[in-house]
This record gives sequence, C-alpha cells and structure tokens, in this order.
Amino acid sequence: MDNGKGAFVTGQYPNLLERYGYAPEEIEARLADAWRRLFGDDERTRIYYPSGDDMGYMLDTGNLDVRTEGMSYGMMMAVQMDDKALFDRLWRWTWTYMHMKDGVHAGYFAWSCAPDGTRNSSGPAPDGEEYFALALFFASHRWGEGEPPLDYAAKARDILRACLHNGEQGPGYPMWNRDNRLIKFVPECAYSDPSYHLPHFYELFALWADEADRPFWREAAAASRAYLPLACHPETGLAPEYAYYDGAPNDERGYGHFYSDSYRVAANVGLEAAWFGATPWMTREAEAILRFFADKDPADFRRYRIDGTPFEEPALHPVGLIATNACAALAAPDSPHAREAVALFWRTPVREGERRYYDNCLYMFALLALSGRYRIWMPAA
Ligand SMILES: O[C@@H]1[C@@H](O)[C@H](O[C@@H]2CO[C@@H](O[C@@H]3CO[C@@H](O[C@@H]4CO[C@@H](O)[C@H](O)[C@H]4O)[C@H](O)[C@H]3O)[C@H](O)[C@H]2O)OC[C@H]1O
Repeated sequence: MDNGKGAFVTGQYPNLLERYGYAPEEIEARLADAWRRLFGDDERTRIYYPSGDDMGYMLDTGNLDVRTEGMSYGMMMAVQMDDKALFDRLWRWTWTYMHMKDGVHAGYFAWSCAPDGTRNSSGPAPDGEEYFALALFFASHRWGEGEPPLDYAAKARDILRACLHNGEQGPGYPMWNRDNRLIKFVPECAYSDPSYHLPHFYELFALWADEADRPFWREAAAASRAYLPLACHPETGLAPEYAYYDGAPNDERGYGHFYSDSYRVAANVGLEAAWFGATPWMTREAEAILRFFADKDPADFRRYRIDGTPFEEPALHPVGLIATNACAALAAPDSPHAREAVALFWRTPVREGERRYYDNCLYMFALLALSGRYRIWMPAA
C-alpha cells in the first residue's frame, strides 16, 4: 500500500532468524518462552502485573514505578501477539491513572506513576504518546472499536491531536516542534532525544490521524529521517541520549552520551528497514553500530562518548544493548558483523533481577522484529 509519499506497506516481513539458519520451531518456541517469562508469574523475569479484575501494569523494576514508556511498549507487544485481554488491561490502567484530563498537559499521560496509580509526576514523555497512538491504531485494525475507553482509533486520534495542537488555544505545548517538525524530549523544551524518532510510525500516522494533520506527519517522517544522520556519529553510529535540533549532543543534564535511551536508535532503524526498506544511510548506520560493538565484550559494555571513547561506568542495561544491536542487522543483513550480533542475542536469555524491565522490553521487541512478527496492522479491507 502506497501512502503517496514513498513509504510502501508490502505486508512482507523478513524473518532474519530463519534466514540466518535458526529453525522455525525453535524461533516459535523462543517467542513463546520469552512471552511467558515477561508476562507470566515467574518472579525472576516478569515485568507485567495484573491489577484488579480488568487492569494491569508494566513495572519498571529498577525504579519501582510504572512508566508511559513501559505501558505503551506492553500494548504494542500485546497487539503484535494478538492478546486483546492483556492489551485492554494495560490500556484501562493507563487511561484510569495516567491520562491527564485538565491542566497544562491535558490530553497527555503522566510519564511516571506508582504501582497503586498515584502520580509521581504531572509531566509527559513523548515516547509514550507515540507508542500509545500506534498501538491503539493497530488494536483497532486487529480487533475493531469497542466502548470507551476501548474505542481505540478514536483515542489514538485524540492523542495525536493533543501532540500537535496543545497550546494553540490556551496554555500548553505541542510534543513536536511545529516549525522543524522534530519530536521534543518533553513538550516544554527545545531539544530532542534521538531514540524518540520513529519515522516509520509517522508514515502510518499520516494515513490514520486527523485528515488535516496528515501532511504534518508526512513531513515529520522526512524531518526525523534528516535528523538522525545529524545526531548519530558518522563512524561509530552512536547517538547521544539527548541532542539539540542540529543533532549535537546535549549534555546539559548529563545525557549527552551513548547510554540507555540511545540503544533504541539501532532498534528503530532495524524496524523501519523491516517495514519500509533501508535507505543507504540506515544501512551505513547499522553497519557502523555493528562494527563498533563487534570487538566489545558484553560483560564490559560501558557508557560511551558518541565518538566511542568509553567511560569507566558500565552499561546499566547490557541485555537491552545486545537486543538492539541485533535489530540493527535488519538494516544491514549482509554486514560482516550482523550474524554474530544476532547469534549473541540468540545465546542471551531474558534478564533476571532488579534492573530487568528495560532490558526485557528491548529483548521482546528484538525477538518480534527479527522473527518477522513485529508487523503493520492495516485497517480491515
Ligand atoms: O517536569 C518535567 C518532567 O516531567 C520531565 O520528566 C522527564 C519525562 O521523561 C522521562 O523519560 C522517560 C524515562 O527514561 C526513558 O527510559 C529509561 C531508560 O533508562 C532505563 O533505566 C529506564 O528504566 C527507562 O525508563 C524513557 O524513554 C522516557 O520516557 C525523563 O526521565 C524525565 O526526566 O523532565 C523535565 C521536567 O521539566
């Protein structure tokens, strides 16, 4: 399906694991096993907790809070795995406790709550809103619309409307800079987080958001595709956690280096390649990341300057980094280091212990993407 501006939904998704020689039944078993470990009752690995009769939340086990990031990730995983009951539980929790109905951030979601639903902050984090919106569109296309708040597509459009128009008729701020079309780190700031840039999502928002906003989403996809090469180091491929609008690292708050947030850039490039094909820059970017990590011992992953200089500080989420590096292979499947990055991921189990939440989210996404199970769900014909 052509969206009129270049992105082409083929309905075909590469199963890179199979192409690299892993047996289909082992891939299916690995998916089922990871799903059970994250969403079942294994206390060592779980990141999902049911709550009451019809709700549930994803726990950031390292910070003991519930984040829009994790809730939206859980919903995206649930729709990909065709688990409507889980999706609805997560969305009801999100709607009940995180959605802000008034105030300067009306229409957005409080980025962090306690597991009992108490808000830790009344600020949003835009990566949550963009994942909520696409997960809700996919849910609508897979399962149809329900009664509010399960009127998925209507809710997705409401979220995207707030993201672009908050502040136009009163106090508030859009999540995208309306002039340069770049996503912001938080609505009230004037810089970005490279790992929030999801041009492959914006192509789909351009199909399904309010009609008047569709041109903006198309332009946002182009703007993000132009931004990422500015933010990623040309030799190492590494991106900082936060970056200015010209792509330069923003270290004002100590987030100007390659660390936890940044890992997602490789996963995003890999998924975009799986959905819409890789541009030459995406392939170069993936190759650079794969090359940079090819001689690094995962037991000694660190925080790095984007030029590759290591800090003393170890990586907080090494399993997550293994997972996102493996995803890069989707944009550069013939790169000399791609198979080994995927093999390392395949040898790595889901993470146990206190810090497992972020790693295991990235792990599940990698498994879905590498097995061709992370898909675009189009509206029923
Ligand atoms: O008043 C506002 C604050 O509300 C505003 O809060 C920021 C909201 O976004 C937060 O970013 C989320 C958390 O970090 C990222 O992922 C983490 C990566 O490291 C892992 O260890 C961790 O488990 C992950 O959750 C998420 O992608 C973001 O959604 C940010 O941390 C808050 O500071 O800040 C500006 C104030 O003016």
